[in-house]
Amino acid sequence: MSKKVTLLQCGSFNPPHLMHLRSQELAKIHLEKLQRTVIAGWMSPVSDGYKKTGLVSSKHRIEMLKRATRDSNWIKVSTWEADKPEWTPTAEVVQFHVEKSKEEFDAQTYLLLGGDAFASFNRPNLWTDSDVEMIASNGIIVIAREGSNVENVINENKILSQYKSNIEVVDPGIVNGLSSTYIRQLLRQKQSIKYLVPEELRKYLEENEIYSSESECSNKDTVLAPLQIKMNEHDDRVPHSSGITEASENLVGTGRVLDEFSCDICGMSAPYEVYDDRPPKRGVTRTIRYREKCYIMQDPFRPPSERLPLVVGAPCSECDRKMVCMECSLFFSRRFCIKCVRRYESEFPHQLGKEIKKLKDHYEKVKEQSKIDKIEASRSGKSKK
Ligand SMILES: Nc1ncnc2c1ncn2[C@@H]1O[C@H](COP(=O)(O)OP(=O)(O)OP(=O)(O)O)[C@@H](O)[C@H]1O
Ligand SMILES: NC(=O)c1ccc[n+]([C@@H]2O[C@H](COP(=O)(O)O)[C@@H](O)[C@H]2O)c1
Repeated sequence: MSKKVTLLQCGSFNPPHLMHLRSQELAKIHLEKLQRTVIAGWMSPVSDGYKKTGLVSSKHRIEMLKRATRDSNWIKVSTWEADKPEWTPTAEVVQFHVEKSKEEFDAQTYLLLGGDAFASFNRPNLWTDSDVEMIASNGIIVIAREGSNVENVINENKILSQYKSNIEVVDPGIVNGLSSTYIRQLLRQKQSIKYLVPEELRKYLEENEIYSSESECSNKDTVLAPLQIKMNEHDDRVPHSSGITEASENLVGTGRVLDEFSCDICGMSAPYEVYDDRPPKRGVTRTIRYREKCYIMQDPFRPPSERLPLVVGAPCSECDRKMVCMECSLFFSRRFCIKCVRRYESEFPHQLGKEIKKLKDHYEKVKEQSKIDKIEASRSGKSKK
């Protein structure tokens, strides 16, 4: 007996186009060859709370999807996600549909993705490991798309590699570059979109001027919702737990110097008391827990009775630099030294522009100073001779 399955396609659908629908069809054909019966293919438009630049209201996106899917008896619009004002992580959307699918059809649910969305699993700060694990453990079906290599994405991701047998890959067999961005562009330029979207949707778009230069600027200065969560974590000095582990209890509070911190980039050095994600056991600060393990000393500028913990630096989470000071690094969900920030600059949200510029200015000064130091050292070497 063939196993029953449902498909869940999440996205902006801003607007929907023929490759969204064709992806559902391709996935169904592929799974049927594997002896599965596809009961339903849900298209779930993201909530307005996603805050993607150019996203028009969910009211329009739901209506467009309804018109686009009208002639299918198995592709359906699911508004569970879009009906909420705030963005819902995809893993929760999957969970909801997994349960619905089990209850209504006793079927398994696959998340249906284009190659670009699948590649986004490897983009820093966009997905949590536990969400990727939850999604991959249920099942994923990927439609290969221009510009992304599914095999590489899997090999570069530990979790996806672990669940490789749950990932189905479909080659669409054609050059596959159709996107909502392209359709919006044509609409703004008042050009024809005939044969790129279902006819009923084309008429709706003609009758209603949903896309314009203004709509393209919506959410322009807002951070994408999944990254906002990471931005809030950016305040890495906020206490968020009480409770100190036994190991750190033994280490802290004595005021003794554990070792010397020396920044691998600018050379700034300072003694540190503990290397931990909790400060030494001192008064109210004992409840603070940092979001990373860092090098902590007592603030030397306060009287001994009120000395607060001062973080002098931490390791870079991306490269092998074990000690980078606060001025030579940036914390954005995890710590990046200036060299890694420069390497992955395009991956950071533009709202961090000011902080990144400050970091780069500081680095320029460091480089300048190191040149001066070298010249001075060679001069004093020569004068000694
Ligand atoms: N041409 C395509 N082939 C295969 N999958 C696609 C294609 N276009 C979109 N998808 C997939 O459909 C889902 C929803 O995508 P989305 O609504 O963002 O469309 P998009 O065309 O990629 O939009 P945009 O151009 O605005 O980024 C994603 O998983 C995406 O990868
Ligand atoms: N961490 C997450 O759950 C996460 C991150 C980024 C995008 N998404 C989802 O992927 C889809 C992608 O849409 P776009 O390609 O239009 O940005 C949306 O449904 C969005 O909710 C989920």
